[in-house]
Amino acid sequence: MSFEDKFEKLSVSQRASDHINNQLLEKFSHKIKTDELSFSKAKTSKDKANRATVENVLDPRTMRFLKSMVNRGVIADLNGCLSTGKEANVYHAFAGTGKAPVVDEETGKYEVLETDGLRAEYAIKIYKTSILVFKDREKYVDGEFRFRNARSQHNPRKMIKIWAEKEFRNLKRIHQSGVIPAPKPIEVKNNVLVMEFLSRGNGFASPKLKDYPYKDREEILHYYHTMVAYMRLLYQVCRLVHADLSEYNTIIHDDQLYMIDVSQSVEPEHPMSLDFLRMDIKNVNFYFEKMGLNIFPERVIFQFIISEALEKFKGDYKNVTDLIGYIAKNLPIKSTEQDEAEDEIFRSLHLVRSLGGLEERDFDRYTDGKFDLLKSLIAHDNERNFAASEQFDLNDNDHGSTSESEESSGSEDEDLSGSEENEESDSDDREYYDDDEPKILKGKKYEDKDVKKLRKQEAKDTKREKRKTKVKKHIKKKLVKKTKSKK
Ligand SMILES: Nc1ncnc2c1ncn2[C@@H]1O[C@H](COP(=O)(O)OP(=O)(O)OP(=O)(O)O)[C@@H](O)[C@H]1O
Ligand SMILES: [Mg+2]
Repeated sequence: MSFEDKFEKLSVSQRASDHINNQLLEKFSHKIKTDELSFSKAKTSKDKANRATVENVLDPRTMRFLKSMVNRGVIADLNGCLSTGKEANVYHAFAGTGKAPVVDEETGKYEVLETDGLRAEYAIKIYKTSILVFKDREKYVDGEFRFRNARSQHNPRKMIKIWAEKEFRNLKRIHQSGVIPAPKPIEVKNNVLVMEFLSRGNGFASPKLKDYPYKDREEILHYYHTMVAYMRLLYQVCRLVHADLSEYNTIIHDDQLYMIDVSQSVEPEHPMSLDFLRMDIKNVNFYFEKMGLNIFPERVIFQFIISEALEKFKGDYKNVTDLIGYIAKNLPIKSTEQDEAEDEIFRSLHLVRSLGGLEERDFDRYTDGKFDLLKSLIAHDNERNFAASEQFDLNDNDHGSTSESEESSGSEDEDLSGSEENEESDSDDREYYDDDEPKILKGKKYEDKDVKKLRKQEAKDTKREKRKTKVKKHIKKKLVKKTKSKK
């Protein structure tokens, strides 16, 4: 297959003077509906025209960001499309010179330095600005401390910016950790992310694990073990869960497994991180089982990842070879029906990192599954990871939350932050928020009036603070009901 065939969308940059903006704008400008402007009776139609996209990616704004990168000498050009996906397109580009390119006065075109074969190559990921595709993205940003100021962001264009920045930061963290190979992030500007291009030569991208031609079974096994080790390193060292790990989002480059596509990756503190981790494990296992391997039980891998200390491990916790050696020697193969049954239970559990970390509006999105705890699995694991975020078992701790009569008290849409009226009615809801409060001793009714008043006020203030992060009772009840109905 020729280079042109491979990069079918746009021509290859041997014709160095074909500058990206000219190329792309010429090619697609007829598709950008600027003519709507002339009908503009209101601001909205003008906005619409400005936001018209080409292939949902190259809208005029995106073109401006690309142009600015060319002007600053970050990139020299945009050669062709490597991948058109649901959420982003990935293009190939050569690195710029670090300086503004010179414009040829005669032709008016940019002069791009001749490729000497050694110029750095970049992959440019451009996130699509179409709204629908990004609709469910919030849940990966919500609950992330790092994006706490952006969590109520509903503007899809801003959301995409956050998304690209999230990938950039995650990539940077992984790359800098030095424990898992990942493309070096170069720059991010709005929805455009520039990173190192993983090349197998002549502008071809190194293969995804899915397309990699394995030499033998040994090699498949090696990459399975590597993948399991990476999940642990990612969690323990980089403090991330990939959340979309698969044979599609890993690349074999220079005989090493690289991790890519980390925009959705979250920190372990994210309320859904353990669910995402379990999903990753399942996908990895599914692929390698399909490739003919005997796999490890999902719950065993899970425990291997989240346990800070590993029994019988002698080696460097940050060394992938040491971990692979341990995995090969110590993790048991899934073999019995009992193993499968236990994995099924494991899959059905809802892994709650911290209910307190979830807010009311998140619950509707997060509660399709059962709520339960993996107490037996994670009980004494990983003090560092779990100490800060308490674990609730709803069935045990949600005192007095099952009677129907109580459910009718309080509207479903009630705002948690509350008005004065809400605050006034707090005492009615006392039992909902009293779960963790020490019980007031009866003898206290004899205490000094002023002391009592003060104590009550303090308790009230404390509760008010607590309510800001606490889950409302009717939500908890919903969860309990769901759990029951699924049993
Ligand atoms: N740094 C890179 N070097 C080489 N190829 C890359 C690089 N980054 C991405 N690619 C290629 O582009 C493809 C898509 O990249 P990525 O997985 O990051 O995007 P995506 O958002 O998952 O797109 P999709 O919507 O298709 O899932 C990858 O499968 C890989 O083939
Ligand atoms: Mg991908």
